[in-house]
Amino acid sequence: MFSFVRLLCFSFLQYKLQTTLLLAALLVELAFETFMPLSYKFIIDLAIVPQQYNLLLLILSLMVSGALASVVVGMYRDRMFASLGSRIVTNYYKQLFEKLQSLSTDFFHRMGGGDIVSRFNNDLISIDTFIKLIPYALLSILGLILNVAVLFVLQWQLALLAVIGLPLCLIGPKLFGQKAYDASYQLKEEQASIATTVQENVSAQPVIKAFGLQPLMIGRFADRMLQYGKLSTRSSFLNFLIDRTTNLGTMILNLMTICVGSVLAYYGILSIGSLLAFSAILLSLSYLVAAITWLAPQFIEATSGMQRVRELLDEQPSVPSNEQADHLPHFERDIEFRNVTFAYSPEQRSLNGISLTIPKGTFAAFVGASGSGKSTIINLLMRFYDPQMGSVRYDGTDIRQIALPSLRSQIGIVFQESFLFRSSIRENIRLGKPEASDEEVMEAARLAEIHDFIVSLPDGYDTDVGERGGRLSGGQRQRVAIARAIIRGPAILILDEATSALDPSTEAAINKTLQQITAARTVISVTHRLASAEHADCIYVLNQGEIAEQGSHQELLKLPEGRYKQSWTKQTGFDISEDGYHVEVSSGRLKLFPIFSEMDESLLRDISHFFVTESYAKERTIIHEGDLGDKFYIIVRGKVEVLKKNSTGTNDRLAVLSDGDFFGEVALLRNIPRTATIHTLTPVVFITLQREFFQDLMKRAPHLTTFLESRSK
Ligand SMILES: Nc1ncnc2c1ncn2[C@@H]1O[C@H](COP(=O)(O)OP(=O)(O)OP(=O)(O)O)[C@@H](O)[C@H]1O
Repeated sequence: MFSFVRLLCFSFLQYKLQTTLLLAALLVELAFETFMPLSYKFIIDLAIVPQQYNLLLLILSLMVSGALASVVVGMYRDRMFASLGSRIVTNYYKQLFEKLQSLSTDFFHRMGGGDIVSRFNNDLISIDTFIKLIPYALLSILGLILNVAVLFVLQWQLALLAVIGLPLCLIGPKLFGQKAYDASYQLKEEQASIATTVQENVSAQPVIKAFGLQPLMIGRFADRMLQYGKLSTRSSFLNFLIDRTTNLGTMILNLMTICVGSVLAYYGILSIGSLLAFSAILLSLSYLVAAITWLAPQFIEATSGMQRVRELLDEQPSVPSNEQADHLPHFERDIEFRNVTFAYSPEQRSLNGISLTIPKGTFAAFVGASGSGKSTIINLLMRFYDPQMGSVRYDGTDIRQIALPSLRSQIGIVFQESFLFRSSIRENIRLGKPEASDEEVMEAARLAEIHDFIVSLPDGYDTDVGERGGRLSGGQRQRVAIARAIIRGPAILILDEATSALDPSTEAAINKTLQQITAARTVISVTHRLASAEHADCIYVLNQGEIAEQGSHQELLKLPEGRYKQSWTKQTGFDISEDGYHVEVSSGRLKLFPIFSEMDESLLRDISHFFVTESYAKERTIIHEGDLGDKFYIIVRGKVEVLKKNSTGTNDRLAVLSDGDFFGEVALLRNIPRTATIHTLTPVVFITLQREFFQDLMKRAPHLTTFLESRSK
């Protein structure tokens, strides 16, 4: 609590002149408010009892002028404080936002989005609310001190009694203050966590709907609300208790002093004017104490809010920006990973002793199974993270030694899901180079082959892209993202699964655009689709964080039993029509699937005719665990996750399957429930084979049916 007060003082002292004027204005108001109850003594004892009419007039006119002065000064103080208070609060908002921009990627993985937002929404707002109440808090505390001093001047014995009784009013805050603070902090933590849950729930709506998880989610939220209700009740009740016990103390104090004061007045020890003034001051004291107890919960909330704001402000980026360091000169030679080892968490290494060199002007591609470390390579190239061992070097310089902005300014990146901000197409492209002219924006759009589409829109480049670019198709969003990357004129272009989430025809079109753009640039591409890496100068095949193979497409195909060769074989052999809605599979390719491996050429050719092409958007559930299965699936392109329900009723991810993988072969043989759920992660094209067709064809080879039956058991 003291640190909150110290921080507030520090914030106000940044504006010394305004703070001094503010305090002066408060003193004027305070002087008048203290004089008002005291005036009874002068009016009665000095003017009314001795019949001094002129003095009475003087006191009354002094009171009226004092009131006028106090009102004028009060209004001036209100105006000044409104501006000062809002400046201090906006400073906190700015500091917090700037801090967020400086923090590294791991922080955002660690801290939920809802928690961060709630530090702006709840915590800063409680600080803002309290700051607006500071003048009242100061008037109340200083008024309390001044009034007690005046009581001593009036009648010290009675004042002593009042002061001895005053701690009665403080029993409540003393007993319950810390508990109320703790409860308020816990409540805020819970509010933040609820905000995270709601945010996650909104983003996960497609999954929730697809899996019918609404009742589960509602049930869980109800449990959370039960917990929230308990915390909220405890926090409110503790604050009420502070209020209630303080009022009780004030009442007892008033009663005591009125009783004793009346007896003193009866015996002539205290004048009538002093008794009246004493009572009036005590009354005003009780108002002040009530005001302080009303302010206490707001203070407690703001203190715990400030604690959470400070936690965020004290966060240190794990990847310091190092802006004072030397700037990276224009990229000239090569990028090198020198014996790089990296882990997101101590339990598991994501990259292990990687060493490689990518010369300027070449196209390097990283391929490998899901989880092999492809995206981690990009995270280190962009310096989103620093390696635990080894170094990433541009032109021989360790990128930890150079100013981070000078590194990123030389890189353009296109992500798998490119985030567009809710503004115009022009502004979204211009984010790549904020100082770019309209001409440059159009030139980038032309290169990304989206200019013609943009100008065909009624609002052209001023068209609002909608939330997260939702008013554009996936392909259009990706082209805007490409324009945003190339407007920077980047020395290095990074493509992170840039076309994987698109349907086949859009993917093919964008790949063509990319080929034109990337000619004569240094391009680093991460992809699970080998066809996108075929033209790379060097392909790095990653396996469990290590480079398993490297070389050109042709060189890698020559490696007997090589991983690349196997993956290439897995992903090829499908003939996809231009529009992506029809796929043909060769008998040779079918033979590579275990279930078809024993079949002869003519049977396979016939089977291949019964395959049907099915396309699904991303975030769709294709198969529900427990449903009866009657189809065999081959993934021609795209990614799915295989999920299995655990004991708590939620799904665990067992695997991610992609191009060339298959599932459900047992459904060709028997009518049994599916053992897992299949959910698409990107748009997916499958070819599927129905059991009834398969079994019809198998009548031609009954010996194989027996063989397959025995193998599937
Ligand atoms: N933020 C993170 N925190 C902890 N572990 C992570 C994080 N990101 C990735 N990993 C782990 O690091 C390993 C490599 O992940 P990475 O994302 O680089 O793989 P990938 O080859 O790009 O996979 P995919 O093709 O599925 O994107 C995986 O085991 C993954 O679980």
